[in-house]
Amino acid sequence: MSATPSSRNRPVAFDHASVILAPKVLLHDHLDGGLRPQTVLELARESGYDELPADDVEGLARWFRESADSGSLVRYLETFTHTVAVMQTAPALRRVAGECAEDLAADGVVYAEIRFAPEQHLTDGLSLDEVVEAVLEGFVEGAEAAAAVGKPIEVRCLVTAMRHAARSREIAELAVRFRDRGVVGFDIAGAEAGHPPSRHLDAFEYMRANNAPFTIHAGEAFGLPSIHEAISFCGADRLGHGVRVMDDIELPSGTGAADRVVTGASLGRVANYVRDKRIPLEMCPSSNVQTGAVASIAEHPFNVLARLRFRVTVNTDNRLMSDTTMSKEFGVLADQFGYGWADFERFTVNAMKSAFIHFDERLRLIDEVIKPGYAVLIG
Ligand SMILES: O=c1[nH]cnc2c1ncn2[C@H]1C[C@H](O)[C@@H](CO)O1
Ligand SMILES: [Zn+2]
Repeated sequence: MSATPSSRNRPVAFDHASVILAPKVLLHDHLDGGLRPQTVLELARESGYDELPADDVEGLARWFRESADSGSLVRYLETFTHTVAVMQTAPALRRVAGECAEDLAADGVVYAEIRFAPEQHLTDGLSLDEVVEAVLEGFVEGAEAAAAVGKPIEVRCLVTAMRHAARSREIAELAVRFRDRGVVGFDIAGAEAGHPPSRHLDAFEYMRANNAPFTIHAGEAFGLPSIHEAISFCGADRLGHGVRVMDDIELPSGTGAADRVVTGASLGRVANYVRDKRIPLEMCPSSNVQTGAVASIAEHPFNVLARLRFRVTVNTDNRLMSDTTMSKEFGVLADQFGYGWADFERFTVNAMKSAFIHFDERLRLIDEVIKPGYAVLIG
């Protein structure tokens, strides 16, 4: 499909061959969910971990993809046992982080915030600080390697606390301790049902007291109350997924998930608050289908929320488990909802505006990288 001349307001046709060239901003991607299958195998061999479910690249890649396809967040999360198991030493963490930066840059990602839970990487004796230091070193090395082949990327880190555990305050302190060295925020993740974010209030209070931003996985496996708590009690700056904000939106009968114009929607208080406050939604289409948060891409609320002008962003969540990339996620959305480059520029600017780096740095990337990049595609 070739691009047709168009004003900036009319989407110019997306084409799969050019998507790699589109500048992308990734806010929601887990370090331990994005390893190369080959690296999992090699690190397992080096460390003597013998519980991998397959011993060749294709078999292992398929196992992750199929096991994560369970329709249950809890079962989806079980697959991380294997990736976390091989990320217990500083060299392993550095390697995984470096490859992450290189893989994202090769896919056209120009800015990424990569998250992981340091508390899960202590079994071989590393301290929390050593874990974070190794990952940050890896990001620097990977970004340098990417720049050397003409694919510059800026990578920052979010540190995650696991919501079923009791270390969130300590992890928030870790985030603040490393904030001028590459960590730009804090997150909580893990099984949602039975683990409300309000159990971690002291961590969020600590972040707020230190003027440090955070995001919360909310409204993925569990419904609206989780989103309400995350924004109203905890003060989340962004929502991880947030798809269930749809539970607070009534659409006129006959409105379809793929409609280009959505009129007559009635928003409840939570949905209005999220939209009024421009709270960014870190949406991860493929992951949401795998965990059962939505039934299919066709029924994903991304499009309705985008048409209603929520601040939607496109993300990968776990590239290994979903066998995905940012380019693939763009492709899936374009095929399903008919988006053009102007739409993807908007989602990318949404993401860049929502990043946890400082305002002047965000603006620079928007003006010097994102807009010129899309101008080439839009013509
Ligand atoms: O989509 C997710 N929802 C909740 N937790 C998640 C998701 N993807 C990954 N995690 C968990 C598993 C990882 O071990 C942890 C830190 O990256 O975060
Ligand atoms: Zn996630």
